Order: sequence, then C-alpha cells, then structure tokens
Amino acid sequence: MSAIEICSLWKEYGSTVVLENIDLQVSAGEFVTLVGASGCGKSTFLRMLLGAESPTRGQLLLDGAPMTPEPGPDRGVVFQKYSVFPHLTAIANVLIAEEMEQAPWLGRLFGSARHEALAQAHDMLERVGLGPAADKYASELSGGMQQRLAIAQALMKNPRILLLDEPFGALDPGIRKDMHALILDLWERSGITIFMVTHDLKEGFDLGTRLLVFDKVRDDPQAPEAYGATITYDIPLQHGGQQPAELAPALQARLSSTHNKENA
Ligand SMILES: Nc1ncnc2c1ncn2[C@@H]1O[C@H](COP(=O)(O)OP(=O)(O)OP(=O)(O)O)[C@@H](O)[C@H]1O
Repeated sequence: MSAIEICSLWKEYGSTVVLENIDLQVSAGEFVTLVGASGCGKSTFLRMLLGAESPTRGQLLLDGAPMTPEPGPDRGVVFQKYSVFPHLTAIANVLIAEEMEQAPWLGRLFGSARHEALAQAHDMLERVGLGPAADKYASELSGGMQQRLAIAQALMKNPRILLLDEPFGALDPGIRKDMHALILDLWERSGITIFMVTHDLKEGFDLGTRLLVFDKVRDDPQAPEAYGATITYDIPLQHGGQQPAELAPALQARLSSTHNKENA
C-alpha cells in the first residue's frame, strides 16, 4: 500500500480552479520534488498535505485512512522564511513545539519532562549543525542557520512526512549546497517522506527521487480561472545517476515562459 494516496483531487477558491483532477501515489521514504510555474498551485497542494487546507473534491489518504484535516505531529513543515521565532534562542525554538504540546497552558515543561525534551532538542540542533549556536537568539543567526533551525523545529516531533516550501529559495548558492547535503543526509538517515517545492529545476532533479511537474493541460485565455493545474510529468530520478537530460531544457523553457508571461 502507498503511504500517501491522492485520488481525483480538486482545489477551487470560489469560481477559481487552482488544481484539478490530481491522482498520485507516493511510497514511504520517497523524496518528491515539485516544480511548476509561479501561481500554479504548488503551495496549495503542500498545504493540503499539511492539513492546513482541505480539497474541494477528491481524497487524500495516509496509510489508507483520510488525512486529518489539521496539521498533526506526523507532518512537519518548513517555509522559505519566517518559520522561527526571532526573539527566542535556537534551543527554545526547537523546544517550543514540545512544550506547547505537553504543557499547552503553561507553555513550559518542568522536571524530568523538561530534561528529556531539552536533551532531545540539543540532539536535534547537533544533527543540523547548530550545536554551538544553541543559546543564540534566532535573530542573530544567518539565513542558512535560520533554515537549519526551522528544519530542526520541523523534525523535533519525528514526523513521517516533511513538507518543504522553497526552503532554500532565499539562500546564497554556496549555502544552498550545504543545505542540500544536510537535507539529503537527514532524509537518508530517517527514512522520512519528503515533498519539496522548488523554483530551481536543477535542485528538483538533484534532490528528488521523483520530480512532479504541475502545469495546466487546458487553458482558456478569456477565463484563466476556469481550469487548474495538474501533474503533467511524474519523472523517476536516481540520486547521482543519469537524469533525463533531454527533458530538462524543455521543462525549463516551459516554466520560464509561463513565469515571464505572468510577470509581464
Ligand atoms: N486562500 C486563498 N484564497 C484565494 N485564492 C488563493 C488562496 N491561496 C492561494 N490562492 C490562489 O491560488 C493560486 C495558487 O497559489 P499557490 O501559492 O499555491 O501557487 P504556487 O504555485 O505555490 O506559486 P509560487 O510558485 O509563486 O509560490 C494563486 O492564484 C493564488 O492566488
């Protein structure tokens, strides 16, 4: 059985169709990268996987059961920006999810529960390379360090699914390379299932075990809201292996032309 099964999924906002008729099956442990023109509904798709939005039609199943319609501990998420609390230290940022869950009224743990959570939080910071920065305020950290922190925060609850919405989009190329190595390492060690939206086709090809392209198959220039995007390519990839190079330029051209049209 697939870990995630999506059947005839649609998402509409009023009369605007954003996503239409999406069918997808994803096994546990896959690293799925998502690309598509700006505004085609990739983040909306991710928000539905998170449980922050519901489909208008269709089904989203996790291990054969309908996905809970609210974000749960089985799903972690990292956005491009603003996932961390700037006025809290790195360690407090990682602890906060645990504290809010275990002590929702006080927002603080005590005694052995705190001791245990603190040890786990320190371990998580070490795993993302932030051990020495545990007591720094998030606002003092560089962009790359803040994204490491956001990843540590998302992984603290041991989620089965990690949702990444352009997590490295605002970072310099050198830092992005480090982050790619980090995320691949975390993915390999944990066996977690990852969905990652990216605007960078190369990043999508390099990181994913599978690349999904979202695009419209039908379009009415008189009524652009009438049709939504769907998955037009579902490309299996091999890490470090030969990528379907002949597809990349065609995809890049398609993504850029739609992007330019929208920005014109
Ligand atoms: N809450 C909402 N209400 C109405 N329309 C919305 C809402 N959220 C998203 N949309 C619309 O849905 C469409 C898809 O948005 P979404 O952010 O999912 O696209 P995207 O592919 O992630 O874009 P980008 O690559 O630019 O981040 C857009 O036209 C957006 O305006």
